[in-house]
Amino acid sequence: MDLFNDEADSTVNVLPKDGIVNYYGSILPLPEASHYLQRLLAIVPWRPDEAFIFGKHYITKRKVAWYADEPYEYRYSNISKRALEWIPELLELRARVMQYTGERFNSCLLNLYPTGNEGMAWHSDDEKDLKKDGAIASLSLGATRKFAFRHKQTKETVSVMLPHGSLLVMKGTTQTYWLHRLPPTKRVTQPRINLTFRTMVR
Ligand SMILES: O=C(O)CCC(=O)C(=O)O
Ligand SMILES: [Fe+2]
Repeated sequence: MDLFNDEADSTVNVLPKDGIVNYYGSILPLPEASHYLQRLLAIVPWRPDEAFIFGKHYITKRKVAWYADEPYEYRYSNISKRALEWIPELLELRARVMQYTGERFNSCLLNLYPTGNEGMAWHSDDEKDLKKDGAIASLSLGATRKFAFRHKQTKETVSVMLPHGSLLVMKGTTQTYWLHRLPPTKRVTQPRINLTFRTMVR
C-alpha cells in the first residue's frame, strides 16, 4: 500500500501505551504534494488564529481555516468559528486520507506555519464538539517539521518528523492520555501547511 515511502510501517504504534499513533510516511507523489501546497497557499482564506485566555485577546502568526460537511460551529479558547464549504482540492485530499486510513471524517482544520518561528503549544484535541476517541488524520505539506507527544502523567515524550506529503493518524485514547505540539525551530524558513481531518458531533 505504501508506494512512496518504504521506511514507514503504518501498522506500528508510535506510542508505547495509552493511545495509538500510526505513521504512514508520504502518501502523495512529490509533484502532487507540491501542487496541493501551492494551490492551498493561494486559495484558502487564511486567517490568524485567535483566543481569549483569562480575558486577554491573542492573535497568532499561525494562520487557520476550517472546513466541514455542515456549517458547524466549533468552540475553543472562548472563540466560536463557523465552518467553510469544502473546496475540490480538500475533498480530493480527504478521499485519499479516508482510503489510506479506512476512517471517515466530516471536517478539516488547516494550519499554516509561514516559517519555523511559528509552532503550536502542548495541547490535546479533546474538545467536546469532537467525537470522543475518534481518529484524527494529519496530512503535512511543505517544510518538514518535528511533531512531539508527551504523556500527561509520566511525561514520557515521543517525536516524529513530518515531511512533505506525509500522513499521521492519532486514535484510540491518544487525546485522553497524551499532549502533542509542533515545536518552533530556527532551522526552518519555509512554510508548512497541516491538515487535520476530524469527526465533529452535535
Ligand atoms: O501542525 C500540526 O502538525 C499539528 C496541528 C494540531 O495539532 C492541531 O491542529 O490540533
Ligand atoms: Fe492538535
